Amino acid sequence: MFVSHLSLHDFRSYAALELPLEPGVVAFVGRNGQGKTNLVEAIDYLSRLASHRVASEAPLVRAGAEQAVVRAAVVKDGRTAVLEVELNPGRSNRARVNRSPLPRPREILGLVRTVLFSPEDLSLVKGDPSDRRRFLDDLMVLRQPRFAGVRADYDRILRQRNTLLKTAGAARRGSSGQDGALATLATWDEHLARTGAQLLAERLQLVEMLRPYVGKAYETVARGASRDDADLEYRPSFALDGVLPEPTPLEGALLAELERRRRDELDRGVSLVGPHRDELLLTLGSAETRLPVKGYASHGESWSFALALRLASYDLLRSDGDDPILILDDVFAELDTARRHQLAELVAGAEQVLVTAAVPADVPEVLAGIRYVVGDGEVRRE
Ligand SMILES: Nc1ncnc2c1ncn2[C@@H]1O[C@H](COP(=O)(O)OP(=O)(O)OP(=O)(O)O)[C@@H](O)[C@H]1O
Repeated sequence: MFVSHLSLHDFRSYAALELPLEPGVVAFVGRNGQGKTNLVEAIDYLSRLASHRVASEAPLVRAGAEQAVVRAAVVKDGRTAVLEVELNPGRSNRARVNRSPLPRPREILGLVRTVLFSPEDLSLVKGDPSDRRRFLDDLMVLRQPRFAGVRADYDRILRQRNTLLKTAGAARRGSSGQDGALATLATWDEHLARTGAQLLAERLQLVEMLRPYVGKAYETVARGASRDDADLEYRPSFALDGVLPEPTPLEGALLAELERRRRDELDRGVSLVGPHRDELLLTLGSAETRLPVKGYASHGESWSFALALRLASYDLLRSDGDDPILILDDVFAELDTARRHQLAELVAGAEQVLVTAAVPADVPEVLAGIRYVVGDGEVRRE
């Protein structure tokens, strides 16, 4: 798939932009702070309804404006669809496909797929467990958009259950109104277990599917590595002890664990069991000396692992029969020459590759394609 046209209105630094695009490699070059990343961030936003740089949406709207609009014509198997999202910070966003409004913005997910590499990816390896959970969940939704609903439901259930745990915990300590709160808690336990089990089953399966691709990708990007060096393991918030990795048995296991940890949860006023507490453990080394990447790996190894995770996502999506748009945002400046060329060779065959770079020489030869110069609020074809 590829984007054949991008329109921005009050998105980041762009008051109004109309940009025709072509398949193949498209590079955006220009000095720092000119709006190169803003362009690719807009396309990636349509793929995930989230930004790789900020958690909230307010910064995506041009300072002084009330709303931003991102519109893109996306060509897949010769057919074009026009996707549009209106961002209204503090209010509901709206989405349209071919000018028809969608009941919910998240129904746009899956219509354009991107895999984005950026300097922020280092946080996949060095950051909090929540960064790695988000990586898995984003990929899960890209592959199966219905999980956007499961994920949103889980977050809502978790918030409500945490509020209830606080109230019930306080009531327990004051021993007033405890029975009612505990009865309501049982209902939320069921919601959390049912929705959490769906997420958990899917993440477990996803990690198994990703594993061979990560090993292979790491071997390619890290000089001298073998495909067994990089590994990943899903670590749930409690021992699964042979429970079948399917929604129904996992739901039972989650419910039993919630029961077991009830007192603890009431004391602390937070949910301690469920996929929001899980970790994706990344390791490097041979069987004898396998070490976690976080806290142990060198800067170069960490970078290679982060690249391997993105490349593995790309390979997995391709094995699903998809051809996602690849976005390489400022990554070449971070890599040494050998790694730069290796990455460029790997991605050069994608249907569309969007590259941003401050220094034109950072873009490897094999990615010599169409070039735009970004500066002074304009995007000009070279
Ligand atoms: N909401 C916003 N309203 C107005 N301007 C914004 C907004 N958000 C970001 N900008 C401006 O956009 C510019 C940053 O653009 P962008 O991140 O795309 O730069 P870049 O060309 O990729 O730079 P670099 O090469 O340093 O990565 C900054 O000058 C910033 O002030």
